[in-house]
Amino acid sequence: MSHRPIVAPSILAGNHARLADSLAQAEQTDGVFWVHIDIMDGHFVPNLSFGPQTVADLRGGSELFFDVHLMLDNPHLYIDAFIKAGAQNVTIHAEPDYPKAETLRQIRAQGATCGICINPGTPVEMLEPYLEAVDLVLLMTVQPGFGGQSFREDVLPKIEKVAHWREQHGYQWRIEVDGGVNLETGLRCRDAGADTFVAGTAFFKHADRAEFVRTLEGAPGETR
Ligand SMILES: O=C(CO)[C@H](O)[C@H](O)COP(=O)(O)O
Ligand SMILES: [Co+2]
Repeated sequence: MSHRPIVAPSILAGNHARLADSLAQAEQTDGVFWVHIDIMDGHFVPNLSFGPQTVADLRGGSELFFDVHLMLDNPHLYIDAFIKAGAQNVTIHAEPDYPKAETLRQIRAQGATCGICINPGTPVEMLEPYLEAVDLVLLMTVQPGFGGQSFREDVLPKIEKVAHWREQHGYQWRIEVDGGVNLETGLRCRDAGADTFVAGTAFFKHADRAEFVRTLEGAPGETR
């Protein structure tokens, strides 16, 4: 299964007092169809970010696909709120203890797609119970909680491993990478099998954002 590569700018790297402007900058960039929205609870990760009302308010002014990354100890308590707010994909982490299979079912039952995510230090095997039940596998390429960190090289073999599983079993999910993704690290992830590139700092700081997206997404039909 190969998906068309997609860049999902991470609004975490935008201006939090002018989020709508940052969203518009992403949306007005040629080739951008997704936005990645990081939700943090101060427990699973040592930082706080946005809530459902932020997502709902952004939703009102945007046609982008809302890819919502829940970094929460209890994501199952907030699925309803984020989907009602306009999340179209909801990704949950495999590490905390909560009913994950049931939560993934709940996301799909409410009409969104669902993803499962692991941190750089979590074994890929933690993903296995969920591979039949997801639309996206997210491999964190930094320890989650903050934007602007350095890409973790040690995640590259994990991307290759999950890409191999996808090929072997004919799974349909996207392989998304998140954290420290710039043109250099993003292309290495793409070579390893990733097709969905979350980019916060590198995207918003790039002088030519459309060029950034074109480079990571490649020309239509191009295979590197
Ligand atoms: O999930 C995240 C952090 O937990 C962000 O999506 C990620 O950090 C993107 O930011 P950057 O591209 O600046 O690394
Ligand atoms: Co994220």
